[in-house]
Amino acid sequence: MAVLNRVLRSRRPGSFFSLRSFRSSSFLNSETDLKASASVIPKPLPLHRDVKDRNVQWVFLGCPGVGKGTYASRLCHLLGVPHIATGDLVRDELAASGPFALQLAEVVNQGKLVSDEIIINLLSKRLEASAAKGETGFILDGFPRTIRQAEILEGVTDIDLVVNLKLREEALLAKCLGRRICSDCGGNYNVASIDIKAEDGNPGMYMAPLLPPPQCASKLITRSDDTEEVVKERLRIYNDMSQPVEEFYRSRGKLLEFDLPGGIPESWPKLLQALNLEDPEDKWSAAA
Ligand SMILES: Nc1ncnc2c1ncn2[C@@H]1O[C@H](COP(=O)(O)OP(=O)(O)O)[C@@H](O)[C@H]1O
Repeated sequence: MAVLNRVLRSRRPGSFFSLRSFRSSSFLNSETDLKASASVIPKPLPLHRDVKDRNVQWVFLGCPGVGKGTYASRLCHLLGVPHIATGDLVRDELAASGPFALQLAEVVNQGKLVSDEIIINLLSKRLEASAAKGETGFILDGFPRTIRQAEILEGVTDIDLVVNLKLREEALLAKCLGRRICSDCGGNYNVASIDIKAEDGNPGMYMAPLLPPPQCASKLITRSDDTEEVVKERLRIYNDMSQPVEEFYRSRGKLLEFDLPGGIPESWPKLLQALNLEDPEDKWSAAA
């Protein structure tokens, strides 16, 4: 998938993806980057565009806290494709020491997006590793997050489907603040118990916490960017920079809107139904 990088390196005159249009010394993906978007340069096809030669290539969109990681990883398990979350790729870099990690941490901990250039680099490396293992297909989670990223992706491969997960706004902040990770096994949990009462004709909604097993309970950590101030900034940035990506895919007839009706037990079977899939083990709903 070095092609993604080649797209970024392209310096043809008038090329939208010329590095000159990137503030390449900056780690930050500013709102003004979005306005710089122009036409897409057709590129050679680096991956199996023919759907017969590969597994599914899906994208999960949605606000912070909506549950992209939860549902994308379950679907990946079901479909046998890698779950590629750019947030995880960023966090892997943050876990390393050195000046790059420090500069990245500064951006992430402010709730800002890192530059398209850095994200494309991380994603290219991840897709190359996937290809080396003989994997085809993927579910991308957290990418693309800007129109420019969507155009770059469109330039190199076909996305079959984009699932846009939606959850009532009142629940999003609480879900982010309730997120916990086991520092030992890496398991994801959520201690928030969300109970929105029915009001003014709006139905109520209950989302049970997803509590850790006893062996993880004393090892829970919180993501450094899951503080109230930073989550609010991430939600604002999602509305500004990432919501236009929904329209990008809607206009191409690829967007499946899915309103989460509640927690995992209610939502997982409905999501499978919307995707015309069956879970033969059905252990996820049972376990949730
Ligand atoms: N596609 C992307 N473009 C730019 N920055 C990204 C991208 N994906 C992840 N990041 C960075 O990593 C952080 C964490 O991402 P993620 O785990 O997907 O968060 P969220 O819970 O907000 O969806 C983001 O706030 C951003 O700084």
